[in-house]
Amino acid sequence: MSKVRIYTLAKELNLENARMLEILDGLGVSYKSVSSTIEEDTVELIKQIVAEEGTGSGDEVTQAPAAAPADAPDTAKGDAAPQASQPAAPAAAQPAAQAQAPASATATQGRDDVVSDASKAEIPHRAPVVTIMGHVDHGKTSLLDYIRKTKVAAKEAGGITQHVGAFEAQTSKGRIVFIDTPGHEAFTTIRARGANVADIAIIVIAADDSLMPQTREAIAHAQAAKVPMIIAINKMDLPQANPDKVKTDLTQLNLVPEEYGGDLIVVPVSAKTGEGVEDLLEYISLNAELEDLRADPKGTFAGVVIEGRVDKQSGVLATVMVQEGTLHVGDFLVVGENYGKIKAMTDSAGGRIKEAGPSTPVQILGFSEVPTSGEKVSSAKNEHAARDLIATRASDRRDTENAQVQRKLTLEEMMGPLSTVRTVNLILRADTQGSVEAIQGILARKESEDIKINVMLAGIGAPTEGDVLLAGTAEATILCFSVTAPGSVNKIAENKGVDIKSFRIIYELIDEVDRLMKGNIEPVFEEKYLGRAEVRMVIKHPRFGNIAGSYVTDGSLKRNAKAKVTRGKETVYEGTLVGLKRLKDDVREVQTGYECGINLDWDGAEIGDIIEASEMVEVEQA
Ligand SMILES: Nc1nc2c(ncn2[C@@H]2O[C@H](COP(=O)(O)OP(=O)(O)OP(=O)(O)O)[C@@H](O)[C@H]2O)c(=O)[nH]1
Repeated sequence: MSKVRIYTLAKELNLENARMLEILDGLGVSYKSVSSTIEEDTVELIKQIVAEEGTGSGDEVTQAPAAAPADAPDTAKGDAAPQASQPAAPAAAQPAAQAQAPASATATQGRDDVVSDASKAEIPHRAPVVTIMGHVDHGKTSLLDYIRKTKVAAKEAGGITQHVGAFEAQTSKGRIVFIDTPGHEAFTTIRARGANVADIAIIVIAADDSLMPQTREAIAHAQAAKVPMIIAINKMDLPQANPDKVKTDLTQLNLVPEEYGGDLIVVPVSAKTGEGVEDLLEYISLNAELEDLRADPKGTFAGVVIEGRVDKQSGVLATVMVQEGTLHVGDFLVVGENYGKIKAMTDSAGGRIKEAGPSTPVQILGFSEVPTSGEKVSSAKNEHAARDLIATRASDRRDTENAQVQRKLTLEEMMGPLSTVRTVNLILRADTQGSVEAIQGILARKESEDIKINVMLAGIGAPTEGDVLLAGTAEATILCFSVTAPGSVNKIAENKGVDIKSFRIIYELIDEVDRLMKGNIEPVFEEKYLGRAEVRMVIKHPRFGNIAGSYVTDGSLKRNAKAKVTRGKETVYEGTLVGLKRLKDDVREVQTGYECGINLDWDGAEIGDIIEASEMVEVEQA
C-alpha cells in the first residue's frame, strides 16, 4: 500500500475530516491540509485507534492517545520534522480547523458572523460561498458556465433563469454557492463596504499562459481579504498546457503547491471538457468542512447585497445573500438608510420561494431604491422598527461626521497599537519589471522587528481602479515609480481617501516609505511671524474694496500670508492678506521700510491700525 490522502482515509473510515485531523494531532503527525498524504504505517495506526474506539460516525469526542507511539511513522509529505517521539499535542483537543492552518487554504475568515466555540456546535453548517477570480480570458466564465450547466437544475420547467449574481450548485458533497460575477472588482467592491461574502476564492489560471498581471491582483485581493484560495489550472485540454510552469511561477509568489511541500491546493481542470471540475468541487467542500462554516437559521437575520438593478417591468430587484437567520416574504429589510418590505422572493434558479436560510442568494422585490453591492442588509420587526433603525443610523452617521471633524487623533491611532508589530501596506506600480524588483529589493532590507512592509501587489504600469479599491480596504498606500495614475483613478482615490504618490527617483520613493514606517504621522505646522506694517491711509477701490495704504515697519509682508489687524490692544480682524501692491504693481513680498497697498478681503481697516503677517510652516519631526 502506498501513501493515502487524509480525506480519502477519513471517507473510508467514515470519519469527519476534522476528526481525522484531531487523531493526527494526537499522534503528533504533522500535515498541511486534509489533502496531504500520510504514510502506510500511520494509516494502520489510525485504523487501529478507530477500531479500538469503536467510532466511525465522527460524533464522539476524540480521546487522543496519551503519547504518540515511539514508532509513529513519518508523516505528510514535504512537512516539517515529524514529532513522533513527542507527547501528544494539546492541539488534539482543538477544533481541527484551528489546530492546523495552512495560510492559503484554511485562513480564518474575516466574516462578521463568527460565533463562539461554545455555542458553535449547536449551530448547523452552511454551504460555502465561492468567488472565481483570475486574468482575463483564462476561463472564469467558462468554468462557471460548466458548473452551472452540469450542477444546477432549474426549478421551473421552461422558466428562464435570470442573471442574479449568484447561483447554487448541488454536488455530491452538498450545496455550493457561486458568486457568478467573475472578477476581483466585484469581490473588492463588496469588501470595500466592510462585508465579506466569499468563503473561498478560486483563482483560475490558464495552463497555457500561467501567471498574468490580473492573476497576481486576484491573489493579492484574496490574501487581503484573508479568504482561502484554491488554484484551478484551466485549459488542461490544450496540447500546450504546462501546469508545471504555473506551479513553479506560483512558488515565486511564496505560494507553494502541496506537491512541492506547501499548503496551496492546485487542481488541474478544463472548463471545456469538464476534466477535474468534480475534483475542484470536492476540494471546495473539503475546505468548507475545515473552515467549519456555520450559521444559525433561527438567529437574527444578516445579509449582504450582491447586486441591485431596476427591471423595466418589476421595478427594483436586489440579490441578497442570506448570511445568518432566515428571510420570509413580508419581512421588512433595512439597507443603509432605506427600507423595504419583501413582496416576492426568487431563488437563483428562478423559483418563487417564501423563505430563505443561510448561504442562500435570493432575488428580492420590494426595495424602493436600488441598493449597492456590498451593502449590509438587516431586518426589522415591522415598518415602525425599520424607520426607528434608519433614524438611529442617520443620527449615528451625523455624530460620526461631526466627531471626525472635531476629534484629534490619539497617539495610538496615529502610530497603531503600541508595542505590537505594525504593518505598512503598499501597492507598488512601476514602469518596468526591473524597477519593481529593484524597489522590492530595497524595501525588503528596510523591514525591522517592529515594522513589516507588506507589498500587497507589485505590478507594471499605471495604478488601476482595482488597486484603489484594494488599497482602500487594506489601508494601503499606492506608490508609483515612473508611472502616473490616470485622472479617473485619481478621482476614485480621492473619494476613497487613498493616497497615490508618484516618484521619478527611487530614493524619493524609499524616503516616502520611511515616512510611512515612522507611523504616518501627519505633518505638524506652526505659525511663524513674518513682519508688520502700519496703516497710513485707506483707499477705496471700485473693484477690490478698501486698500490699506501701509508702511512696513518690521520684517516683510507676503501675499497669501495670515494677517492679524490690531487697533490699540484689540484684535479687530484675523484673515488672509489676499493682495499686495507696490505702486500700481501686484507683488509677492514687501520688505521693511517700503510703502505698499494691502488688500485684506475686509473693508474695516483704519488709519493707525497695525497689520501683522505670519505663515504656517511644517515642523520637522524626529
Ligand atoms: N481549450 C479551452 N478553452 C477554454 C477553456 N476555458 C475557457 N476557454 C476559452 O478561453 C476563452 C476565454 O474564456 P472565458 O471563460 O470567457 O474567460 P474569462 O476568464 O471569463 O474572460 P473574461 O470574462 O473576459 O475575463 C474562450 O474562448 C473560451 O472558450 C478550456 O478549459 N479549454
